[in-house]
This record gives sequence, structure tokens and C-alpha cells, in this order.
Amino acid sequence: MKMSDQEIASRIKSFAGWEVQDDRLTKTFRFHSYMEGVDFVNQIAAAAESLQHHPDLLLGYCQVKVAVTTHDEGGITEKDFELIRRIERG
Ligand SMILES: C[C@H](O)[C@H](O)[C@H]1CNC2=NC(N)=NC(=O)C2=N1
Repeated sequence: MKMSDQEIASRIKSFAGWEVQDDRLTKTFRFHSYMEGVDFVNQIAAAAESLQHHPDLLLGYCQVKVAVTTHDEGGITEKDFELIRRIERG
């Protein structure tokens, strides 16, 4: 069930550095090395698999761009917030 824009705008405030762009929750994480970004991608992948909810990831030099949306619903849902909570929790 897609969330309303108001609900999304309210909830995203609790997540430092996250933005809403084109129906996706997005954040760029920055690291001191390329391999730290690779490790981070693997950590996110494990969380995604356990939730069966998968982000789009762009691995760059010393950075990882994360974008989350619920493809089955065509927009942002509670599942997206659960995934970013897990990503931030580590
Ligand atoms: C069957 C499987 O659980 C579904 O296809 C899952 C897989 N991962 C998913 N990930 C995301 N981001 N959105 C989905 O709708 C989704 N659906």
C-alpha cells in the first residue's frame, strides 16, 4: 500500500541524509576507500535478502548511492522505511 506524500515527508525526517526523489528514498553514503563501499554494499544486500526487499545501488569510488522504492506497489511503502532503518542500524 503506497504511503501519502505527507506521511513520507513526515517519516523521512527521522532519517538523517535521506531524501525523497522520484518516488524513491535516496541517500549517498561516503567512505574513505572503495573497498569500504563494497563491504557496505554487501551489508545492504544481506539486509535486503532477509527482508526480500531490494534497493538499487550505485557503487562509486568511496561512495554508494542507495535508492529504495516498492516496485510491486509503484511507490514508497512501509517496506522501504523498514529497509532504510535496517541500513542505518547496521
Ligand atoms: C517475490 C519477491 O519477494 C518480490 O518480487 C519482491 C522482491 N524485492 C523487492 N524489492 C523492492 N524494492 N520492491 C519490490 O516490490 C520487491 N518485491
